[in-house]
Amino acid sequence: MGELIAVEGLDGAGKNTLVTSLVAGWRAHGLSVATFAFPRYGVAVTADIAAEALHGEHGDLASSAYAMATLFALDRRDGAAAIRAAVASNDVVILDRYVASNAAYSAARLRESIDGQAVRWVAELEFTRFGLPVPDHQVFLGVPMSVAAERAVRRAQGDASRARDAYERDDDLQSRVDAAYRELAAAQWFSPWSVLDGTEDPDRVAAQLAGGGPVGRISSS
Ligand SMILES: Nc1ncnc2c1ncn2[C@@H]1O[C@H](COP(=O)(O)OP(=O)(O)O)[C@@H](O)[C@H]1O
Ligand SMILES: Cc1cn([C@H]2C[C@H](O)[C@@H](COP(=O)(O)OP(=O)(O)O)O2)c(=O)[nH]c1=O
Repeated sequence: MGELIAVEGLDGAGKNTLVTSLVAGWRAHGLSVATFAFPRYGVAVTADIAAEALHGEHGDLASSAYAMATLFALDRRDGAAAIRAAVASNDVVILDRYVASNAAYSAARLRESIDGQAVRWVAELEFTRFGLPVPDHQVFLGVPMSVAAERAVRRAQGDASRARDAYERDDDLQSRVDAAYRELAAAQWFSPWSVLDGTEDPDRVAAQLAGGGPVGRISSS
């Protein structure tokens, strides 16, 4: 059985860059690694509909935090068997966003703390009702909001398909999402969390995981 690790953070925090660096490092050590990135655009229709809603389509769909979270959750439910199979046949399975994204964004949208109804509902829906595997370890890649926003703007300028969505354009929401993630990490929500400094050079960010905890043991094996 492999280790299931979820990487979380704001839009533009550098999650994709960190995952790429971690995977290269682990593979160089001879480990077998599988990755999944949520939302699974082009794979799950619910992910595509959620993205379209965040870009202004589908009437008032995006106005409901619970409706949006349900779409993202159904994408994961659809991918659960593939994640379980990957965990059974690899040393590490790393996820770029997972259930905690729904917890952080839903709590932030509804201005609730992580002890509120939305976070409880996400856990009940995804871990209990949908039976999604609980990660062995979760990583929060922290950056000041201004850094995440600047990276998201730069990425949108360089790639028309990455135009910022309604969540990315909302600085107040991003700041509440950051606070929610920090609360989830402090509470060790469902598994041990590591908090990384995403302002460092990408390879140094990956190296921050070495030297302790389950992820560190993988990194250094
Ligand atoms: N540690 C870093 N230092 C500087 N720039 C970074 C770092 N990590 C990512 N970036 C850049 O920031 C942008 C967003 O990174 P990305 O990994 O796509 O973020 P996310 O997956 O969290 O949205 C990209 O242009 C990437 O090259
Ligand atoms: C996966 C997931 C994403 N989100 C949010 C975070 C992002 O603001 C938005 C889109 O996901 P994101 O990973 O930013 O996709 P991209 O930048 O490639 O379009 O959806 C949730 O609210 N819940 C979830 O479960």
